[in-house]
Amino acid sequence: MYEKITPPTTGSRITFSNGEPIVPDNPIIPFIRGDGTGVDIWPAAQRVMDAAVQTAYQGKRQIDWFKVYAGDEACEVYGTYQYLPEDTLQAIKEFGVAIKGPLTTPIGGGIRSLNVALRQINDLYACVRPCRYYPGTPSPHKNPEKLDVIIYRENTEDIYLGIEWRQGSEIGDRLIKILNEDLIPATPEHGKKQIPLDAGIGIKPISKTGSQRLVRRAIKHALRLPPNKQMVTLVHKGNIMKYTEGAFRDWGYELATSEFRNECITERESWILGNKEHNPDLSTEDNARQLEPGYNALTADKKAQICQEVEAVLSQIWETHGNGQWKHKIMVNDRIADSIFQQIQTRPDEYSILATMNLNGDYLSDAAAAVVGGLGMGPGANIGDECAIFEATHGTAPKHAGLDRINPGSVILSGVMMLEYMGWQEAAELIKKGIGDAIANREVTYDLARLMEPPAQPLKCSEFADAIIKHFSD
Ligand SMILES: NC(=O)C1=CN([C@@H]2O[C@H](COP(=O)(O)OP(=O)(O)OC[C@H]3O[C@@H](n4cnc5c(N)ncnc54)[C@H](OP(=O)(O)O)[C@@H]3O)[C@@H](O)[C@H]2O)C=CC1
Ligand SMILES: O=C(O)CCC(=O)C(=O)O
Ligand SMILES: [Mg+2]
Repeated sequence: MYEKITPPTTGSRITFSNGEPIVPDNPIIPFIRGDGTGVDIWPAAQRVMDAAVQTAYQGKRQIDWFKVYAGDEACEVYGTYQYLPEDTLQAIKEFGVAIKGPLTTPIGGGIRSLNVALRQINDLYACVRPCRYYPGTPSPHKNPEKLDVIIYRENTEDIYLGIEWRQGSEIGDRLIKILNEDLIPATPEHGKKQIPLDAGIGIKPISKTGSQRLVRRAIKHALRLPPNKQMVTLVHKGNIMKYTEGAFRDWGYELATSEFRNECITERESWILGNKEHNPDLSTEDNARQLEPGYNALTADKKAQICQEVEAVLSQIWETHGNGQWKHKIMVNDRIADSIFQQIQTRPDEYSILATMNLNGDYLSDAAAAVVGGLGMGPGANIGDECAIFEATHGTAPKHAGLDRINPGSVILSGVMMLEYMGWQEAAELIKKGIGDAIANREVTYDLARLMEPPAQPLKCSEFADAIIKHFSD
């Protein structure tokens, strides 16, 4: 029973089987309008989705929208401080698939993020953010079309979990004391390090389970891509944070080479096999020398370790992956996080799926969206095994709120992801065509108009939606 909302009287629930949605022809889909520019974006996006479904299925399929509340709007309906009412959580749980506009999070104090809460409460562990280029979109880059990546961002852990203590708080100070006086001295590798007494403290948990279920989804997605895009890059800062970010990388490789052994090859394995293919008489040690830059300067133990790695790869997977067979497998590699920010700009076509931890993925998805046209073109999905919530990469952009000028493209493209997730490919294709044609025709909102050469006359948010719909059928 809901307190203040009533589900549509027509339509039915999306259910799940083995993590996949089973979608009726008239699903009930809860939506959250969103704060700030949500007032502009959501009506435009809903109109485009409804028009696409109507055009594609001529009434045989339709979405029965169910308005639910979060953020400022929820406080208006449910009362002060009721940012995320129980009704909303219940509706999302009951109907399984939802879509939302952006919600405000105050900086430095106040409520924790409602966006993050929705992901955590529903265990939506994979944040999927594709960044691909629509021809004609202005971009600060010379060849933005070369970037076609999908960010798979772990969505429930990392410092995003929000467990932290304010500087000077009683527990924060206690924690620093225990760390400085007990735990750090008891860990020889930390030497004489000490935490400053006036520090705030945040906790960064990265679990094996959380990392591997994310990488599992990323690899399954890679299996569905064309052969030249079958790659998964594990993004991490494991050189500095060895037991969190480094462990993410190691657990990712472990999963790839155990659960997907027949489908995957790691980059190092490909080098070992490639060296041997190039020179069948190559000794183990020479292979190790080619594999590891600076091999000759290593300790005997380290050299032995690398030789063992070479031998293990050749003995375990030569038959299934050698003689070039590895070229038809999913390539799993890893890149250090700071480096990947320049790689997506300098060598964008070398990447496909980027599997990241929570914070790195947050940063990287805004940066990658900028390459292909900015935050107005950055869709996203938060996916779990029994629930999915679709939302744009961007936030509430408050200075543009209520002016009918912001770009609704990201929420519309999030709608495309939702339609694809539901298997309603025909409607999704119509919207993609509509957006592509509108951009090619220079019918765009201010953000894209100002970057075009020469600058285009900007459309309003609502007019951009009209233009997309118009192009369904021309
Ligand atoms: N999932 C969510 O709901 C998210 C919520 N947030 C929250 O949103 C609030 C505002 O965050 P802020 O840092 O300003 O980031 P925003 O993403 O909201 O906006 C930053 C800038 O990005 C550009 N931008 C954003 N959305 C669009 C769009 N639809 N079309 C075109 N350009 C766009 C605008 O640039 P310009 O003015 O130069 O054109 C805007 O000023 C914060 O409370 C934050 O916590 C942030 C991210 C995600
Ligand atoms: O929840 C927020 O306010 C910000 C979240 C965010 O930036 C993101 O998930 O990309
Ligand atoms: Mg973000």
